[in-house]
Amino acid sequence: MAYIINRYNCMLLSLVLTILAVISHGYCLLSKGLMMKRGVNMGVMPGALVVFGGNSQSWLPSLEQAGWVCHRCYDLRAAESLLLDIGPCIGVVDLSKDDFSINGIATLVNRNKQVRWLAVVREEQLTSDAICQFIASFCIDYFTSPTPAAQLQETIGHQLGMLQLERKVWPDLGRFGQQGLQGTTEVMKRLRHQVQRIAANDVSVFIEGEMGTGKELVARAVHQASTRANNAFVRVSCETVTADWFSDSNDEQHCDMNFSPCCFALADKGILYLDEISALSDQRQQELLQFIQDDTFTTAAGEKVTSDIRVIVSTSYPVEQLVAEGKLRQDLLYRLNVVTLVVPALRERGCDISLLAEFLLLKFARQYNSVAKHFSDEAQKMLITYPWPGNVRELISQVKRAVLLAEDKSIEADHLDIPRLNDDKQSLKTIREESERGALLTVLENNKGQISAAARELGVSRATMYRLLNKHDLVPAPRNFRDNP
Ligand SMILES: Nc1ncnc2c1ncn2[C@@H]1O[C@H](COP(=O)(O)OP(=O)(O)OP(=O)(O)O)[C@@H](O)[C@H]1O
Repeated sequence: MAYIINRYNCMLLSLVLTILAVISHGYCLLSKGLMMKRGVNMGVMPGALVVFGGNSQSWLPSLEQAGWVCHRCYDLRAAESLLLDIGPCIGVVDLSKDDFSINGIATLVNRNKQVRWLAVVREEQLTSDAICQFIASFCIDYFTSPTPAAQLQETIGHQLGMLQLERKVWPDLGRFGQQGLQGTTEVMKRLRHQVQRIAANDVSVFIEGEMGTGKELVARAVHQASTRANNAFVRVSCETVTADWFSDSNDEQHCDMNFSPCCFALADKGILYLDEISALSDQRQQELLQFIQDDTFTTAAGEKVTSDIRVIVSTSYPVEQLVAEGKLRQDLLYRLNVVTLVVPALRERGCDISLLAEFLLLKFARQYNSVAKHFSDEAQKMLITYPWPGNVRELISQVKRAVLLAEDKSIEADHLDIPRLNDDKQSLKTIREESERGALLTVLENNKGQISAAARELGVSRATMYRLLNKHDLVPAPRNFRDNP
């Protein structure tokens, strides 16, 4: 009898288990179907989530249990660096406890477009225009508190799928692009890492480095690895900026136009790279500050230009010196240098000098059909010991010249037009100064004293050229019209 009952129980149990399995399989299929329909990749693993504001959210533990790595943040200043570290992720802004000013959080959210933002609000907050505007402008969805955990989890899951799609469309988002920033030394590795970290965050970038070190290359690498990669990169030499912010910008998409529109309009949705910020007049600096604050520029004719731009600026001079000399407004500096990247001088890059020289040698040998293949030991030594005042740009000219002069596979010391360090007592500074002065005299002579043409040949801006000429006391005397009728 007991056996029959046990057998009966077992059959009953297995029947119940079978029914449960069928139901749960059906449910899985159903929910999988629903998820697939809504675009969720079921293979997606939970990712990183940052929660701003609020407290004791009931939904947080269940997300953590589901494997989400949740970060909490109450300080907007700390938020910036936290988001830099995490990269593309989901951000939940909990406004229900009124922890932040809406302007403060909007600035953070607007700067971090690599994050997919969700808002949590109290029902009655939806009567506030500012809150509605914030949600409509920056968030992909919102919830009213108390927020149902399951619904939030599903939405967040969808957004993670979207992040993965974005990776496909912008594979370099947050990653260093193939912009040719060569170098294997620690300083270059660090620079590439910094570019990678900051690219996806929509913040202003301040790039410092001597002339010819690769500041523009770095700015282009940031552009390529950012969400703005498919939009314009507009390079503007600050000394050419007019009162209406027209410029001889070299933006490829617009260079065939007969006129150059205001560069704020040109760079809309893209990046505006302002080369040598200290060449901007105080008035232009004030206007730039105004533009950065409200994304709007008023032309001299009173026309308003509104634009969504990420600004990157560069300088070849130490920033403190520029501020002390009144060439850079302190208030503008505060707005601009959210992130500062320092591009090291070539002489600080050790073995990268040889690496770059060999890379350039192969490049130019192919380009000019030359047999040159390597540097002799003496030429190598000269390359390594020379202080390279013109940095990578000067190295490029030297290697190009040597490749053209070389008659066989080896590039000899004589093919390089750089001073030999036969006098060990001569200081590096003197050698640099002498070679800089020599280069200036040569280009001036080549260009019959025409400063613009000489600047072009050297590959520097006119402002830089004038500064160098002043430094070496080579500025031509002003023309006297009476002497020269
Ligand atoms: N790490 C690098 N690897 C390869 N090429 C480089 C590197 N750095 C710079 N270059 C090359 O050196 C040249 C000068 O670089 P770039 O114009 O970016 O310098 P810059 O600092 O912006 O100059 P300037 O101060 O005159 O504005 C360019 O041809 C650039 O491609």
